Amino acid sequence: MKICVVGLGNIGFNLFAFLCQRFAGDVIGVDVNERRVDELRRQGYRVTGDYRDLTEIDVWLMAPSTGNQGENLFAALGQMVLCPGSLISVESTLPPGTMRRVREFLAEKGLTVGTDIYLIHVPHRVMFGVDKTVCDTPRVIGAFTEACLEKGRQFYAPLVPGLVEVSDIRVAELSKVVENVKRYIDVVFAEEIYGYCADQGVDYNELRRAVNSKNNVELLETDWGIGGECLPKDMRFLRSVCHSTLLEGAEQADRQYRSRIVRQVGSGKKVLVRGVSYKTGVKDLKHSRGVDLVSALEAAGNTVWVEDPLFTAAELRSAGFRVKDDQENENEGSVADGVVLERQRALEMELPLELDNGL
Ligand SMILES: NC(=O)C1=CN([C@@H]2O[C@H](COP(=O)(O)OP(=O)(O)OC[C@H]3O[C@@H](n4cnc5c(N)ncnc54)[C@H](O)[C@@H]3O)[C@@H](O)[C@H]2O)C=CC1
Ligand SMILES: CC(=O)N[C@H]1[C@@H](OP(=O)(O)OP(=O)(O)OC[C@H]2O[C@@H](n3ccc(=O)[nH]c3=O)[C@H](O)[C@@H]2O)O[C@H](C(=O)O)[C@@H](O)[C@@H]1O
Repeated sequence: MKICVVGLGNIGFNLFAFLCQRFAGDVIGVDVNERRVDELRRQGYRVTGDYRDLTEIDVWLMAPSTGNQGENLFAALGQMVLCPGSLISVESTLPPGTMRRVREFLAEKGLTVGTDIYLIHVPHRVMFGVDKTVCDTPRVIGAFTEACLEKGRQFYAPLVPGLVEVSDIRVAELSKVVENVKRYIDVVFAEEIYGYCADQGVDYNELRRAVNSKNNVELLETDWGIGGECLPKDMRFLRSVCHSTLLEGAEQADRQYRSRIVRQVGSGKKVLVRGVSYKTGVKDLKHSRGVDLVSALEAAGNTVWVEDPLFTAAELRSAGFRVKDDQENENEGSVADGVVLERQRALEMELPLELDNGL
């Protein structure tokens, strides 16, 4: 069985590496980013940037970044040389309705799903920082026909701890964005209640401890706002098909929470931002609200230093930050007499007197 993983980013590469261990010699990866391909080749992986190298593939596992309307997925599909009888599994997160467009796309190429070619959607739901491999979590699987579902079962059942089969492929699409949007709403709720607590001088952590002592409730922690690759994007995907006052309000509330942090600091301050990765415990600066915060504070006329236990000072410097250790050398005075921002207590910095007016 020849397997090809399409898109070798965060998800695709980890999937590729996982499968290489299971199906040694049978797995190849493709990515349109030449630098990525060169980097992986240098590390000894069997990868290519040229779709023409991919012949007689039995199983295509699609994990490209989706694009706003699935454009990367369709670009990949357009280049793949498809053999009759092969299985295409779309693992990327999709704007609802995309799988129907994929089926139409294949039909335009003369391929009928369920007879000429098998098509399934098995959205990824790995939790980086928690899961050990990309296949630790049960997976939802949806298809247009029973034949497609059966092909999918045969491939995935030995790889994942469980398959949740759904009878309507739209359920598979929606399940992914809904689970992330549910989390988005939970985080926004935390931000709103934390904001209220900060206004009232109530200890939010104590409130969390109290509320979370009921076993079916989880009041989450706050951070610099909702970042990462997925929650904000999946909120946009869902909002593009589901008109909801709640969803609209949630995006607005997160924006307001982030602006409030910047507004509370004001301008002309020395500020230390503690933690810039996109979330606690995961060493990744992409789509980080911590990075956005530093830019916004600087744009407001503050001098900002950062520290993050996940990064060395050199890594932070090369990412363009002033590092806490630099401050003495720069003779800029100490941030100790300025403002210190902690990611989970962003609204409780020690406020300089002139700002302590309940903003
Ligand atoms: N990162 C995460 O925690 C999770 C991501 N996902 C979903 O998985 C998908 C991939 O996400 P990531 O790996 O994080 O993205 P990424 O941005 O790290 O990697 C995507 C890769 O796809 C490549 N690509 C784009 N167009 C291509 C094409 N036409 N052919 C071949 N390669 C192409 C890019 O060059 C890039 O290397 C997205 O739909 C995302 O929403 C799902 C669950 C978790
Ligand atoms: C735990 C969980 O369900 N993760 C899913 C999620 O992963 P991601 O790494 O984006 O996680 P996560 O939701 O923790 O943080 C996002 C932001 O919220 C902020 N956040 C988070 C928790 C909290 O208590 N407070 C908070 O502010 C936090 O600071 C971030 O800024 O999307 C992945 C995806 O589809 O790609 C899914 O596969 C994962 O299963």
